[in-house]
This record gives sequence, C-alpha cells and structure tokens, in this order.
Amino acid sequence: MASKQRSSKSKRSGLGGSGAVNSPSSSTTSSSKQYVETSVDGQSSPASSSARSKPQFFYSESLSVDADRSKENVTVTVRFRPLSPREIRQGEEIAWYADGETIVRNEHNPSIAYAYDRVFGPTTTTRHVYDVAAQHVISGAMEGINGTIFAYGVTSSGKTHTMHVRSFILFFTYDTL
Ligand SMILES: Nc1ncnc2c1ncn2[C@@H]1O[C@H](COP(=O)(O)OP(=O)(O)OP(=O)(O)O)[C@@H](O)[C@H]1O
Repeated sequence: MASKQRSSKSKRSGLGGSGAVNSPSSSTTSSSKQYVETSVDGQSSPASSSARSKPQFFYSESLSVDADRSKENVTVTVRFRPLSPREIRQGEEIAWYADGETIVRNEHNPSIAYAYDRVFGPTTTTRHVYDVAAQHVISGAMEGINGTIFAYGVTSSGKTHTMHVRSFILFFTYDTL
C-alpha cells in the first residue's frame, strides 16, 4: 500500500482505487531500497545465513528510514497475505517474507532484501494496516489536506481484501465518532 499526503492544505481530498501489477500486494519498487547488510562489528555481509536462522544484522538503511519517516509525505507499505488453502494444496511456497517491520526478504536467497516504510506479515489484521498506513491520511483529509491511498499487486494478492470499502468506512466512522 502506498499513501501520500500533501503538506499544503487544499479544499479537495480523495482516496485512490486499486490496480494489479505485482506480488505481494501494496508494494512498490520505486520507494523501496535494496541494501547491503552490515553486521554489528561493521563488516559488510552477503547475508548468507538461511532465512529461518534469522541473522542478527544491523540495518543501517532501516534506521534511516525510521529517522526520516516523520518527514515523508509518501510512504510505502507491504502486506503479505497467507497462502490460500488451494495454494497450500498445490504445494505453493512462500517466496518473500516479512523480516521484522520494515524488511522484505527473499526466502531462497536471504541476501536479497528490500526496505519499506512498513511491512505487515500474513497474520496482521486489516484494522492494524488501516491504523498504521491509512488512518492519518483520512484524518488529514477531514482537515482539508489532500491524501491518496492506493494498493497495487498481482491479481489475488489481497488488494481488495485490504482496501475493502466497508472495512475502511467502518474504521473511519469509528475513529471520528
Ligand atoms: N490478509 C489476508 N488474509 C486472508 N485472506 C486474504 C488476505 N488477503 C487476501 N485474502 C484472500 O485472498 C483472495 C484474493 O484477495 P483479493 O480479492 O483481495 O485480491 P486482489 O488483489 O484484489 O485480486 P484482483 O486483482 O484479482 O481483484 C481472497 O479470497 C481474499 O479473501
């Protein structure tokens, strides 16, 4: 999911729709960063550890993302959905996974990883995604600040599930009561 909020006030506001491009849903490569991992002793690492061993590296890029987040008008988040029963039956496997709150890592080659403003794993609720990625844009819109929230990803990646109008209206109504 990508969200954008202009810093200047305007009378118009709007929410964007969804499209279908890539998997997982709600990601973009233009704002993501592939980075070289640096271990705590300062040595560069090809990050050759297996994904399951969860290597303890120091992520310099993710720290800068955190530090700069408050200044960003455009943020990019990624949400992974769980494998469907049909995918499990067909023997589909996870190719990318959420490694912490900001990193998307390749299951087969853990040295390939991308940093985003926020990454949500398959157990995350839509309510939580809304609270973190959308609520501030909608609140801003109520104060006259232009804001856009849109999702993209390949078909069946979860865009509709995440952006479902009924969910967002429900949360929005609840928040503004
Ligand atoms: N986070 C999730 N948890 C559980 N199920 C999910 C999640 N995200 C999506 N799904 C399920 O995956 C299926 C595909 O999701 P969805 O229809 O939202 O995809 P989409 O990206 O909108 O697809 P399309 O581009 O074809 O419209 C649906 O059955 C949906 O219920």
